[in-house]
Order: sequence, then C-alpha cells, then structure tokens
Amino acid sequence: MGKFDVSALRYLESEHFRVLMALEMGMKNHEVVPLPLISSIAGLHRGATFRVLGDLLKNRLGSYERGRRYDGYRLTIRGYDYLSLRALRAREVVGSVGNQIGVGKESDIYIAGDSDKNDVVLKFHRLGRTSFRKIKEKRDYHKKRHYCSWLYLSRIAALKEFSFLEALYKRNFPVPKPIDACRHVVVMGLVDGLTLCHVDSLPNVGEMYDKLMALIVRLARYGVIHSDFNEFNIIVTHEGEPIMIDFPQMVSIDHENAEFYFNRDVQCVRDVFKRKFDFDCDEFPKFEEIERKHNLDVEVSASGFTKQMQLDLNQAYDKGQFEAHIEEGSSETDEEDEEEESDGDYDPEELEAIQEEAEEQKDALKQENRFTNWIESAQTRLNELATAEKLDDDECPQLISMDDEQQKKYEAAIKETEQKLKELGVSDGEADDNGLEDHEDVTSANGEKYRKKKDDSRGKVTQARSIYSTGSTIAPAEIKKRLLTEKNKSKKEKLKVKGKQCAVQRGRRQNRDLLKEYEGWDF
Ligand SMILES: Nc1ncnc2c1ncn2[C@@H]1O[C@H](COP(=O)(O)OP(=O)(O)OP(=O)(O)O)[C@@H](O)[C@H]1O
Repeated sequence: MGKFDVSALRYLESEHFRVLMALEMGMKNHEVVPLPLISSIAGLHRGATFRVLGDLLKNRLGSYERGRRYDGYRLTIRGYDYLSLRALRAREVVGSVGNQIGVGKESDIYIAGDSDKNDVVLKFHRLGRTSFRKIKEKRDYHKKRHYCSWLYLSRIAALKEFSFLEALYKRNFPVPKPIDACRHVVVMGLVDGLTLCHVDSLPNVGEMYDKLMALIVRLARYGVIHSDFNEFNIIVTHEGEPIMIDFPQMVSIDHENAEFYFNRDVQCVRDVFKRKFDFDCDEFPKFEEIERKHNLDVEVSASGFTKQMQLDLNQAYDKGQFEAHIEEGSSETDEEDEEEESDGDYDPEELEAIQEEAEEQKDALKQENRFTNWIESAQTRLNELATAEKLDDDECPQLISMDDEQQKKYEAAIKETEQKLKELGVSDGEADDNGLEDHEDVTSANGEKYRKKKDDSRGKVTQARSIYSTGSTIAPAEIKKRLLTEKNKSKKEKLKVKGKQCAVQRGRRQNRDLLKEYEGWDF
C-alpha cells in the first residue's frame, strides 16, 4: 500500500514526455517500437531520442525488448501513468498524489489532491495487467481496426466509466462526483465510508436492503444494469447512504443477457444480506416488472463511447484474461459487413465503378503511402497533444507527494470520523484478522441489536479520509495482502527475456547470408 512515487516527474523535461508520447503512439500498432520510428514521430534527432530513452529506461518508464523481427522499445504501465498524471497536472485537475487506497482486478486506486487540496480519487485502469506479454503482434495501419493493446483497453474502460459516472451523477444517482478522465485514469470524488463487504453490522438492515433494491430498479428504469452490483462495489457512507462505484461492466437493458445480469445483481444483494446480516426477504424486484422510462444507455453511447469500443471492451471482459480481443471481433463484424454488401443487387455499370474505386483505393493504400501517412498523422497528433498538455510550458506546475506535517494536520479529522462511525454503529470487520473478538453486542436507540467494535481500536485508521492519510475504504492489511498476491503471481510467471532466441537466430541468419554473399571472395 505504497505511495505513488511521483518524484521522478519533476526531473523529466518536455523532451522526455515528447518521446513517451511518441512511444505511446507507436504502440498503437507495434508491440515494440523501433528507435527510428520513435525519433520520427517525436520530431527529435535519433541521437537525442536515444539519450532520452536511456533516461526513461532508468526510471522504468519504458523498456527495451527484442522482437521477432526487430528490437525496440515498449511503454511500461508506469510510463503510461506518468503521461496521464502530467496531463492532469497541466489541466490543474490533480496537484498531489498520495497513498493507494484500493486495488481491484482491473485497477489501482490512489487518493490524491486537487490544486485546492481537496481530496480526489485516481482510478488507474489496468486492463490486460495479467497478459501484457501475451498480446499478439499485429501491425495495422487501418483506422477502422484497433490494435489489441492494453493501452487501448484501459483507455476505453476509463472512458466508459467516466461517461457513466457523468450521466448518473447528473441524474442524482448516488455515485462519486466525476471530475475528469485522461487516458486510462478516471478522477472522481472521494467517498468517505466503508465498502459493504467490510461492514459487519448496520443500524437498520431492512432499510439498506430496500435502498439497494430501489437503486437496481431505478437504474433499470433509466435503461442500464450495473452487472457487478456486489458488496465490493457499494460504499456505505457515515450517514448510512449507499454509494455505487465501478461501472465499466455496465450494460444496456436492451442487452441480450440483460435479464441474467439484472437477476444476478438482485441475487447478489440478497445473498450478501443473508450471509452477513442473516436478513432474508421474499420481496425483490423482477425483471419483467421493470418499465423503462429513460434512455441513459443511448446517451452514453452518444457521448464518445462508441459501439466498437463497447464491443472490444465486452470481449475483453468476457475473455477474462483481457487478451487479444480484436481478431475475432473484427472478423465477426467484417463478415457481417460482407454479408450485408453481398445481399445488394448492383447493376454492371455500378459494379464497374465500384471496382475502379477499389483499385484506386488499393493503390493509395500501398504499404509505403500508408506508412508515410501514418507517421504524418502521428506527428500532427503528437504536436496537438503537446500543446493541449502544455508540454513546452516550463511554468506548468509540478505534482507533489504528501509530507508528514500535512499528514498530522488530517489525523485529527480521521479520529473524528472514527468517532462518528462508532456512534452510528457501522463497524469495520476487516481490522481484526482473528475474527470478531473485539466486537460487542449493542442495542440501538430504536431497540435494534447490532454488533459494535469495542472501544480499544486505539486510533486505527479504517477508512479513506484524506490524501494525507494512510486510510482506505478497505483495510490497509487487505490491500497489502492483495498487492502481495499480485507480486507473487508476477514472480511465478518469471519474465523471460522476450525474443532473445529470435534475436540470436536473426544474428546467425544474417551471418550466414553474409558468408553466402561473399563466398569465393579472397581477402
Ligand atoms: N471514489 C472512491 N472513493 C473511495 N474509495 C474508492 C473509490 N473508488 C474506489 N474505491 C476503493 O477502491 C476499491 C476498488 O475499486 P473498484 O471496485 O472501482 O476497482 P475494480 O478494479 O473495478 O475492482 P473489482 O473489479 O475487483 O471489483 C473499492 O473497493 C474501494 O475500496
């Protein structure tokens, strides 16, 4: 549960970010990006690019790899994080970055502060975290297709989450406040509370059950289904209000499996309440009773999150491993397109015109032209981004890490929140690893019995309170455990130096060809 190390950010200059951006663009259609390509996109001399890449590698923002046919550079997750943070800083959305407060299957959550030192949450989407190295090499200069990269998947997951957050927040749904999204990062308001999975007792269980069921129904009336409505994605605030988080898997109520997802969400809530609070209720919403009243799903797809993105993202989620998602997907849609086209009846003249046009297009798309066009558009895009993200602006403010003095300032606030929690009877079940020994049965003012943590919590921080705290909506021990599992996993799958054997074989082949060429020559 470490702090996000942003210290290297202040030593990086605009040319470092220029090269990082060039690497990012190159990775749209290359598994590893060769040096000449990076230097042409960045518009820097090859020697300078090489020097800058050296700095980036030292800071683990990029890595050098040997590919099947050529060697090149790859953008690391850290490099992508730095690019986003630099842009968010330039937009004055984020001013400081603090501790990690959450870790999910597909994301890392950090607490941060905006320029006015208000708490915000940074959600870094990490789709493909388990399979970065399995992504197949695929070069594609067609705009229609997307390279199956973790960069692309993480970016569209963030875009989807932000679009839904915005749409739901506007309609007064209980969700965190959407602030901004950049690349794979979503910036949102901090929810001060505990995730339902860490709540052992509630003052009024039935009321909470009703609120959650009403939320599922209200979402469906607006045309969407959460599809991951579980105890890990509901935060209970200190006022006892449930707040929904985590939307990348949300689907429209018109989805072919909508009924299944709806019932799963409902069943999830019922199971949690039965297991945790021994609360069983026969009344629960049914899919057939839902009457759609709004078109939130349509609105979100109109906000930039396209159908193709939806398709790609769903395939990635379905595969679970978030591997190459595009080959099957695109071929499916291509086949559909072809079928549609072959259905039409063309007259011979029209057919001839179409064929001529196709020939012209073929010529225009000759490898060489395509490549030049692609480089030109990448250069233009990079320059646009550089201006938008104030890359050449030396005045652009820096990101800071939290210091101890500021942390002390907020400790009082944390204690105050803990006190409130105790008063409300919302207790954190994860703080004690051994079980419930440090809990006691208490009867509330209205006569209802609930479990409450004993008073010997000795100032343990159990919830996210500020960017300066070590707190989290899930217990620090839990985050540590999850991070350790991640680490162990990556240890087991030991990194092989990818392409080393290919590079050796490539060298041998070149030597053999050279010898063949000069056969018979006498030196
Ligand atoms: N706005 C927020 N305020 C406070 N805590 C948050 C916020 N967003 C996320 N968290 C914390 O981070 C954890 C993980 O967040 P989230 O569920 O969005 O990630 P995820 O990768 O989608 O997780 P998973 O898919 O494993 O459920 C949450 O359980 C919660 O503790």
